[in-house]
Amino acid sequence: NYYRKHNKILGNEVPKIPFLSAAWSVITGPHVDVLEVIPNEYYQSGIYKARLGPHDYYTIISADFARKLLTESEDVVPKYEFNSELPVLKFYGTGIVFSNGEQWRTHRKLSNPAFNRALSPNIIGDVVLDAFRYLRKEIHEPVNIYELLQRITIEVLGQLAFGYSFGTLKSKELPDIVRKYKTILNHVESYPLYVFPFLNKLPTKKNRIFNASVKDFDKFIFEIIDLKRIELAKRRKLNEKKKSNNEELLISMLEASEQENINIGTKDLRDNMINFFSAGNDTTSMSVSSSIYYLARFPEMQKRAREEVIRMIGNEVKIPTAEQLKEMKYVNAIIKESLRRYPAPMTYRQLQKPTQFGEYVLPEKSIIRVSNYAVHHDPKYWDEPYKFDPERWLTNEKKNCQHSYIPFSLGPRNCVGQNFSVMEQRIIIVMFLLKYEWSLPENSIHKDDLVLSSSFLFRPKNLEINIKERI
Ligand code: HEM
Repeated sequence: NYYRKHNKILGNEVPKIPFLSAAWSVITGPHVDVLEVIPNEYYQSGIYKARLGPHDYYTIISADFARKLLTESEDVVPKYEFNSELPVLKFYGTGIVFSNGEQWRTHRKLSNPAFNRALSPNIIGDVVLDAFRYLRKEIHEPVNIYELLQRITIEVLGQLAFGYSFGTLKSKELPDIVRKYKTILNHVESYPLYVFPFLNKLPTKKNRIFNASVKDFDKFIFEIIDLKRIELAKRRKLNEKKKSNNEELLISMLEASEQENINIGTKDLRDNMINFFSAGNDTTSMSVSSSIYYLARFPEMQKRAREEVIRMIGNEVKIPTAEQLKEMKYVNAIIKESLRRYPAPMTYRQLQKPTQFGEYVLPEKSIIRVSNYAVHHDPKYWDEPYKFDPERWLTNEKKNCQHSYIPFSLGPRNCVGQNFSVMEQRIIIVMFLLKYEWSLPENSIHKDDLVLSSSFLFRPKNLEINIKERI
């Protein structure tokens, strides 16, 4: 009782994961293990507590609790503010993803118009056509599909964010700036740096390479921002109107700042461009990889999806229209199911007041993680939750799927890029279905299910696919 009072625990005590299990999950790969192994025993309570590194974390795994938390005002449950020494904050800065309060509201206000316009599928479709040309050289052996999709999503984001072509689909050798970007992300995801923040200050080789790469990436982004400011000023001089639906995010943000009379600094623009770039790249690559994987593993699904596409747009490779994409019910069900199986794993918040979740009252300042993955596999809402089953999106199930489906989160801090990402996924899959047939290699490690590499985001482990052209 003394402990409970002292720690301001009200209501029942949240079930705690034994220290050794939590420690083991951290050592063997934080998210994959915690998510896949532990939650099943904890669905009764809907929430569990574990010590991961220096802090206790409450992890929400029930759809009802997740909904309650995420739809609260952003000031009551702001993002958890990580230690500013962490590489993730050094790279992301105080852009839309990690900021709170007024600063976040300004970022969101300037980003919304850029993301809410009706996007034209052509930018994405043209990049997919480039990928087909690139693949022609590589297709004689199994293709690492996640690596290919990263090339595609980087290229799409470069064009969408600031009208820049990185050239990732020109040759196997990655451009220098993309290699630096990957070095940065690897470092950002290094788990020991979160558990022992002092490691970030040591003059190690890895820290030095990280700092130098961030510096180079910043230089690259700052130059683009300067160019775009000049481009917009020229446009103003010539009294040119907005450039249709293909306006770049950077220009849209600059325009929105003029309209809203908000002076957005170059550092804020840099942070947001990096935030869009990082938030939209690996997430979308993972989701499409998962769709392509399941279509390889279940040829009857691939056949049915292809038949739907050919019925809607004919049997030749072309860029689908936005209207056609919306009508493709089976393809869309595959994408929804992929996002259910492999969403962005976690979102982090910190309570600004004691908050009740069912029989538990969590004290102010509690750090909370919402496990989107666990919510998406709650047996209360999902029949055979670990089965990849697009059919569940086509039949009227008694259970309310939508209620426990949060791949893009919910509430004020939901994903600003969700419409864009879904369109990108649809275009890539539809064009792949027209152009190729694919299958899993005989000896694939993914024969029984997708094997993930241990990381902060879900990623497939060396996912190779046999691809052959059909057109
Ligand atoms: C399959 C693809 C994607 C998934 C699963 C996904 C998922 C999410 C989730 C769960 C959040 C909430 C994070 C949190 O609360 O901590 C989020 C936020 C965000 N996402 Fe996405 N995302 C995807 C694609 C994209 C794309 C393509 C972009 C931009 C180009 C993007 C930009 C953002 C931004 C800027 C935020 C922060 C919003 C805010 O805090 O106001 N995302 N995303």
